[in-house]
Amino acid sequence: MTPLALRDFEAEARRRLDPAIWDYYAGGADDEVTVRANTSAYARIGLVPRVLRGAFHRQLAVDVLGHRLSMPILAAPTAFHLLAHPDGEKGSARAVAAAGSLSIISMAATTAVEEITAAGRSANPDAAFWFQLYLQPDLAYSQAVIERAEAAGCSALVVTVDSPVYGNRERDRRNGFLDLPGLLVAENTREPLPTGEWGNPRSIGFTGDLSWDHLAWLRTATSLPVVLKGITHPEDARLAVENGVAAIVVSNHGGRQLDTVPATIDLLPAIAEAVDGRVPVVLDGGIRRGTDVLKALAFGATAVALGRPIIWGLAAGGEQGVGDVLSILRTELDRAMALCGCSSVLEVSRELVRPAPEESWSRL
Ligand SMILES: Cc1cc2nc3c(=O)[nH]c(=O)nc-3n(C[C@H](O)[C@H](O)[C@H](O)COP(=O)(O)O)c2cc1C
Ligand SMILES: CC(C)CC(=O)C(=O)O
Repeated sequence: MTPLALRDFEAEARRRLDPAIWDYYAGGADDEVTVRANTSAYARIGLVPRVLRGAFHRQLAVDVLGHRLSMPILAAPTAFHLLAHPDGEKGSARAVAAAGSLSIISMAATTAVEEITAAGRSANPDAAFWFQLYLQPDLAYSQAVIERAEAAGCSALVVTVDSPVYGNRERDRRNGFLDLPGLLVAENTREPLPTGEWGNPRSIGFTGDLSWDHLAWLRTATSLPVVLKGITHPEDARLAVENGVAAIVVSNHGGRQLDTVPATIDLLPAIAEAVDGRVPVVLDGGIRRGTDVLKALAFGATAVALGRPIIWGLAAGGEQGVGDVLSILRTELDRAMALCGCSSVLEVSRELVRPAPEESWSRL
């Protein structure tokens, strides 16, 4: 059966993958309340279209930190693509680049960052990449990883701030899936050698005392723009802007870190208000339909990022599958814009969405 929607890729991925690997990709923390909330929240938000606006041609392109993207849809960083398909990170990077979009490369990728950026650029010489970092307690080692990402051509550093410790993933604990199976390694966590080569991989650590002071250290460690991923509180969004970050990613890590964090789409309006257009706001979590993208833009996101759907595409059909996922979502967004009377993503505004979910904030 030809897949028509992102959920069709999910079903196919589930059929193809080993159940423990499937559980690692699909699962979340504790009772997975947040995993479910991220997607179900979109059903509560209604679209109230405008008509008679003659939106015959639609412009989906957006600018994010100096990159012109063909659509407001990025690839979020996700670990271990070689567990999903032999095309791995190179396949997903090629597909995302060919779609004119941007990949955020996971520090826990199973392919070396240099190979990923080269693969993406073979599909599109203008392709852009950001590198996601879990700051390591050993700052000298973090510095080496950052320099490696810079040399590989990544144009921003995306620091994941929602993970001072690892979330409680009970599916993985039950399945005994606590480490990378087989011969796979997280290629970008190898030890720097005096020869300039990369030695044995280190296991990824988390910085339990992660704080704004580390952001100050990062400024000394890199000249790349710093993006914070994992902002959910409007006060942290405000602090992030005041501390000079280039962009933020509103994310609850796809429900994999702290359970019962509200759906990101419900958190977005207050954060967009706090940021007030000063830096781009990317939202991830639960994006499965073009209408989801439209709702995120309407509530103030500059763009959205996809986590699991990229993995579903990869598992179901390798590079081609990722390309199909992106193309379907793009077509859905374009259709939703036409039906809402929007000629450009810049015209997608708050008047199109009801009810506004601020109510969930008034109880905080
Ligand atoms: C299998 C998997 C691996 C992930 N690996 C990382 C990672 O290495 N670094 C990171 O910052 N976020 C990681 N994330 C979180 C994603 O970047 C993103 O926040 C989340 O998947 C978005 O939700 P969605 O899957 O509903 O689209 C991972 C998510 C999944 C599902
Ligand atoms: C290797 C892990 C730290 C990757 C991750 O962020 C996740 O599984 O959510």
